[in-house]
Amino acid sequence: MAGDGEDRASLVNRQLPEMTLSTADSPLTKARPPPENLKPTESAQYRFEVHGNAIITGGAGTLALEAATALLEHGASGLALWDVNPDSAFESIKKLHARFPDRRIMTEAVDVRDEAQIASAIESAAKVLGSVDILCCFAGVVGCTHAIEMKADEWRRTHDVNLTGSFLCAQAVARQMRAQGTPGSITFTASISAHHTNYPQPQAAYNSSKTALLSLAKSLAAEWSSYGIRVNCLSPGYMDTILNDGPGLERARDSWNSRNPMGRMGHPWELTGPLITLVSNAGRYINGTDIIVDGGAMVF
Ligand SMILES: NC(=O)c1ccc[n+]([C@@H]2O[C@H](COP(=O)([O-])OP(=O)(O)OC[C@H]3O[C@@H](n4cnc5c(N)ncnc54)[C@H](O)[C@@H]3O)[C@@H](O)[C@H]2O)c1
Ligand SMILES: OC[C@@H](O)C(O)[C@H](O)CO
Repeated sequence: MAGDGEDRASLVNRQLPEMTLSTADSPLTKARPPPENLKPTESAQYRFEVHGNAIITGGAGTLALEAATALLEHGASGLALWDVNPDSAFESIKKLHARFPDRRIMTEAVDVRDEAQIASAIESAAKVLGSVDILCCFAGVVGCTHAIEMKADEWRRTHDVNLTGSFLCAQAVARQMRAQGTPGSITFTASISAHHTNYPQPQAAYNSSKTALLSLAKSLAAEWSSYGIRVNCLSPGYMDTILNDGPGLERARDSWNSRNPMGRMGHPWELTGPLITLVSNAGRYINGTDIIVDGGAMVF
């Protein structure tokens, strides 16, 4: 608080130099040309090509496996699929190995809430794959408990997995990218629930965890662009996945479809175009933002 007649402007001026001088590589200091390995060549401008290796959290989930396939189809050299329960996707991962025999695809049991597990999995990903260039955070949990009844445990678990888990993985990957000295891309999976309140199901914990991811992506983009790391979000609408297929959700599905101008849920595959745009050379100037992929579900 400005005291003794000191006005707000002089207080800010007094504090700013300390803040900006604290990081030698502050993104605010000067305009920077793109790193050498990001400069487009004549033959590779705006190609939807994926370079390097990706870590996918929640890698045994429906949207994550669709993303894994798309990343490999677009050229990713290797993948590390992290999930608290990787065995649940054993058959799908076997199919990926068979379809892409020339790529390295590894799975690891990683709980995104556990820093020690993340650190050890990063180390093995860097060793086995050679580098870590892309992170896609899909690990997430949802509950439909009325807020007035919700136990603190459910609130904490939702935020721990969806928000803190995404942060911990992003931080570990950013440290690895900084050590490598190579550019990279990080994508969080938010949701239309980050932008509006779902109807008819109550999802206060989920919705608030996803809204926080939008803010986190902006903050990290501001801090990590100086290392060549872009951070963005994807916000899917209702996708036709197990998450939205539980008992009691039939009426909810009808309601979601009736409120969607396209009259249907999204196919998991329909999220991959925007994801590839974000992580490939085509998206090299997309940073600190969110792409909503919902068939227009929020226009009404
Ligand atoms: N399906 C949709 O309509 C939809 C819409 C918007 C956003 N999303 C988001 O997309 C992401 C993926 O959704 P999905 O439909 O594929 O769900 P899913 O349940 O198939 O996948 C989520 C995966 O996360 C894993 N997971 C849960 N807790 C974990 C933890 N602590 N550590 C590591 N892994 C953990 C689960 O084992 C599961 O494999 C989620 O973050 C979800 O909130 C989904
Ligand atoms: O808002 C779309 C989704 O995030 C949805 O809330 C989720 O699939 C749980 O029903």
